[in-house]
Amino acid sequence: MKYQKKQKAIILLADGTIFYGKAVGNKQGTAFGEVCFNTGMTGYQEIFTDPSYFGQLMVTTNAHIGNYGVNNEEVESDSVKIAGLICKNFSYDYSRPAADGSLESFLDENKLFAISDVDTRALVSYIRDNGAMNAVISTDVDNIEGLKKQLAEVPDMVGLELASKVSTKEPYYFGDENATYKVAALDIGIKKNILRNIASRDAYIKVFPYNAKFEDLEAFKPDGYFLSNGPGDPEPLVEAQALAKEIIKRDLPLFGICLGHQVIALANGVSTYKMHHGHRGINHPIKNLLTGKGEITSQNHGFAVNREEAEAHPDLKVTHIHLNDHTVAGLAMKNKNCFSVQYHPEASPGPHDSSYLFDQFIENIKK
Ligand SMILES: NC(=O)CC[C@H](N)C(=O)O
Repeated sequence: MKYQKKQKAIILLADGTIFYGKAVGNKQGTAFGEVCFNTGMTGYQEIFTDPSYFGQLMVTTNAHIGNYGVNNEEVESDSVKIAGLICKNFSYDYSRPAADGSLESFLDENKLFAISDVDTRALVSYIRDNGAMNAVISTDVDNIEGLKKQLAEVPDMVGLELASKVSTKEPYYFGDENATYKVAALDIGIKKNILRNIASRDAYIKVFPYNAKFEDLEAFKPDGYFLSNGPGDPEPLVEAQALAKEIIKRDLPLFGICLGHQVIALANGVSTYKMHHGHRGINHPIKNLLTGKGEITSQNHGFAVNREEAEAHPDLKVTHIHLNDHTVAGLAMKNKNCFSVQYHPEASPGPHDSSYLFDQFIENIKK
């Protein structure tokens, strides 16, 4: 019987704290990564396939995961990108007319190790108090000392360059080649729904690898440039920062999302820092300082842009702030055609309050 699978598993945090669970599907396994949590009540498939989560062990705070199965269309990249899954109740059964299969088989195909029956409320509270840190999930429960040694070898997220691990190797095209506008997008971990949102606004996109040069993008003769979301620390992304500088120098239309937003800040000499435990969920409130309106947003980031430096910068304007902790949620350059947001206007999962930002990008291209 499915429900009697009882292979014991542990979560060992870098500070030595241990939580207990059971291996999903009764499988043996071990997975390392930075432990973080997402509070979304839906959208697990989009979250698991979002390249921004590469290298992270995902704790889902919803009490049930898997209950509506998976759908082949609801992916944000071609594979599962999280390093491992930690949940409360894992549903082996699913119910939804649009489902193509079970989450269990989807995770199996992607060779993802997952554990369930974890006291995720206690674990999330622990991370909220003590910060995001590296961890290991494993069925090797009698080998704590060995796991501790291996865990100590896992690199810290600070300073870690991960975009190259998820970026496309070769350029590719997206959308209708007869569209009115052409956009060059840098893939430092791009989500599919960003491409869909840009393409649906009458744009044909060429997507470039993380280390592409300005000349490579310019050769496509784009009307606008886009810097994507993605995993890891933005600071080591020197090629992307150099590219952003070239685009900004020429005052070409530029839009950045999440990691792309952080790269634009760094290209302007504004620093980024690691947050205590980040923002990951689909109900994060932000305020648009240009309109005074609030937006409920989808977020997934562990780094942020230094607000004091951004506010003191002569060429930058903070356009959006996060209402929970007043961190920078959006930036624009005062005399350049360049803006960026720390959150995810493409949603998937999440609310569509901020999709106007894609319209704004197209308006900026038209100018
Ligand atoms: N979604 C993203 O692009 C995340 C950006 C970056 N890796 C961070 O954690 O802050």
